[in-house]
Amino acid sequence: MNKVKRKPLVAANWKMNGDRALVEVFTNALNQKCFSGLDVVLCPPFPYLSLFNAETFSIGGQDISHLKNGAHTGDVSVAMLQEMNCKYVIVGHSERREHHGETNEIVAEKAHRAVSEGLIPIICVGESLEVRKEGFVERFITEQLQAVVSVMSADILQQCVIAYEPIWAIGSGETATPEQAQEVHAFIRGFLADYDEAMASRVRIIYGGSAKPSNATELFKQTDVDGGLIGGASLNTDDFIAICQAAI
Ligand SMILES: O=C[C@H](O)COP(=O)(O)O
Repeated sequence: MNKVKRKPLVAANWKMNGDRALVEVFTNALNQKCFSGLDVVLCPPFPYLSLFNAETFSIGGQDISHLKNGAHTGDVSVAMLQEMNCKYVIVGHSERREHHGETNEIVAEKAHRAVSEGLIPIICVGESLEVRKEGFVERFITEQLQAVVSVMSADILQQCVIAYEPIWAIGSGETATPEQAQEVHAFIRGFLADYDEAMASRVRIIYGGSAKPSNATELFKQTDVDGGLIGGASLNTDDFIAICQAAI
């Protein structure tokens, strides 16, 4: 099947890594590149957002509150990220779901708040090894996506990005094979198509989980893989730039 033209996107998720020096190294390295036909996004920890002088790429947050503002110690709002010139925000990363008890409903609310207030949410879904071994991948991801589609119209949803991140591949060195990734990406697009076909053909679905320069080309070649959400390999400029180039 021919690949439908969607603008690929590669996002760096630094997680709780990096420092001021790394911000400078990345700003200089990325601003020297021309990523024509590709969206490149850097999601550093919140304190570093204002330090980027991004010319050839965008910046994004790693999370937001599902609430607008108020007495919520430690939380960050959509408006605050916008003031820091963010264009994107990651929501529902499996580390947030696991370590901060974020439910499918909360993740859906975060995505809805982000997109309705003008940020592009990168909505993460993906199964554990246990769920995969039991043969429940599709059922698990359906529940995660169902919560999202139930709070958004197709028009709103098509502005979002979905990231498929099998938990067993995150930071483990064990990447999903291109076929495994394609199978789940196609399932996600099919699920969205049942809701609205035009929207499903436009939504970008990116892959995350031990993506690196050596496997990015094959992963990004897959019909329904529109780029990547990169963790470990996004902390090294050469690796990250090589991954970006593999998506063009
Ligand atoms: O958000 C990024 C993903 O969790 C992937 O992380 P990783 O590339 O270190 O496996």
